[in-house]
Amino acid sequence: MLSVREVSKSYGAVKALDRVSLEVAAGSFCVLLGPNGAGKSTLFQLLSGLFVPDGGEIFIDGIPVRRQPARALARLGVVFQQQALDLDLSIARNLLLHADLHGMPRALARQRIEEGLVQFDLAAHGGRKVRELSGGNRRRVELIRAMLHRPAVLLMDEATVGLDLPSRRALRSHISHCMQQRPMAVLWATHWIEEIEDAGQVVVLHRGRVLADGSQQAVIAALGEPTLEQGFFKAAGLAATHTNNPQGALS
Ligand SMILES: Nc1ncnc2c1ncn2[C@@H]1O[C@H](COP(=O)(O)OP(=O)(O)OP(=O)(O)O)[C@@H](O)[C@H]1O
Repeated sequence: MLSVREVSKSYGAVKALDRVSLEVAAGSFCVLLGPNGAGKSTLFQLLSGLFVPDGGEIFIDGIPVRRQPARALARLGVVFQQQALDLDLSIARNLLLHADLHGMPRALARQRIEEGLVQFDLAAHGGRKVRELSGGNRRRVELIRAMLHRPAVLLMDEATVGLDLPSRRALRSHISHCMQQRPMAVLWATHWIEEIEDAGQVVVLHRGRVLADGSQQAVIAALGEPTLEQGFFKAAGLAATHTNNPQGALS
């Protein structure tokens, strides 16, 4: 379970996150929907311990990130927006490096890498340099890596950027498959409304604030429009109108 409680973060005068709260239960797939600049990346940087919030608390699997970062982050898997593999190392070497960082015994690491490569249709490619792979296959490697230490919470930060439709669908179906094997909490950040698909939970973030949170039906009802798309654009527009309102009319 992922729990974010009243988290705020500013960059100088820019308030990137303003008392953001959300929970994603084990076994839930939550889409974090927000336009560019909504604060998604900032939230992910806080969740993954790269930055410390100005206020509020984050719990991963019940463990507070600020007070027990090593324990909390050991339960977290992340695929960042920017690709983060060593292009000149092989797939297997990249994965082993990650396993080492998590202190996994070599035999266990090799077994899980083998399983991951088979599951993601890369069994024949473990020795290939990452540089030689397509964008879609690099994402698959990053997902195998994020799952190696069997996290309780998986963060996907705009992980489909730059991928074609089949690769995006494949990535999503791989995650569904992983969730069937283990009840992880998944937080999938995107600014593409079509990626909501069958998400059980949607959180709408705009200018650092949560505008709506719940099932797709609940979010549509909260935004007050016939479709999520219409509601999202209306709410984003309204929020922009209210940005200068010191009372925070939409919060
Ligand atoms: N290092 C920084 N210094 C100053 N302002 C920043 C910094 N990083 C982000 N911001 C600002 O904080 C706000 C939230 O940005 P953030 O990157 O978290 O949003 P995002 O939803 O991830 O957007 P995108 O989809 O474009 O990546 C924006 O106004 C952005 O300009």
